[in-house]
Amino acid sequence: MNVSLLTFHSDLFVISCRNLMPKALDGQIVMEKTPRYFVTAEAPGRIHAMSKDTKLIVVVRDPVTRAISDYTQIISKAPGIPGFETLTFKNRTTGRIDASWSPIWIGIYAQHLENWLQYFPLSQMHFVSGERLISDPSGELGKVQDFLGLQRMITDEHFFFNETKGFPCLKKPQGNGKPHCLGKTKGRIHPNIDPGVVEKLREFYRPFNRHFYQMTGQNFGWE
Ligand SMILES: Nc1ncnc2c1ncn2[C@@H]1O[C@H](COP(=O)(O)OS(=O)(=O)O)[C@@H](OP(=O)(O)O)[C@H]1O
Repeated sequence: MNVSLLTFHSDLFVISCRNLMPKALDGQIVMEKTPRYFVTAEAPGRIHAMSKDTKLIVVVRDPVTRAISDYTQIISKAPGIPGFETLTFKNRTTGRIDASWSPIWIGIYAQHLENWLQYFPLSQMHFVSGERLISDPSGELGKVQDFLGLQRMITDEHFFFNETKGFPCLKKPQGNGKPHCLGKTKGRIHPNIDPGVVEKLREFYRPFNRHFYQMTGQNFGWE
């Protein structure tokens, strides 16, 4: 693709994104959620071109569990694809991991973060632990509210734990109305994966995770 075409597409992206965003009144914050942005090479530059003051929130979880969760979603849409254990390796005999397979590549967070740091300072980024979002949702959301400069309104009393689903649910304000729990497609049962393969993946991710902890100054405890 030539450079002018790329620039033209970028400009179009910025214009159409701006037009899609609702107008905000003073004191309001507009949010947009697209999980894929974190791993899309063009996203940081384009978002920066749209607004260099954008605050970025990234939810990250153990990349091994993330890869298995991703695979669970893929087979739910494409049953019959090879097993997780097969797709994980370029060569299973030598144990060479296929780092280009999307469920694995996405979990190399340090690499994706490098792209964002070319455009945004770390102070404009906030990382939410996916694990703590389940075990301590109000604590995790407390930090999100601080990061966004909001008064802490969401607290412990807004959540209850749904044992069947294994996730917290959000109570409606003023205690009326049905609580909001995660939908049917969340919390799918993951297939059992060969523990040897899980261990190989843990080894694969360890250096990337450590680098990610250093870059963010946060230890997510995935080792
Ligand atoms: N609020 C909250 N807290 C903790 N974990 C959550 C939350 N929302 C979604 N999830 C989990 O994220 C996994 C990805 O879900 P989805 O693929 O449906 O989400 S998305 O399409 O990427 O937005 C999927 O993981 P698994 O359940 O392990 O498959 C979701 O359950």
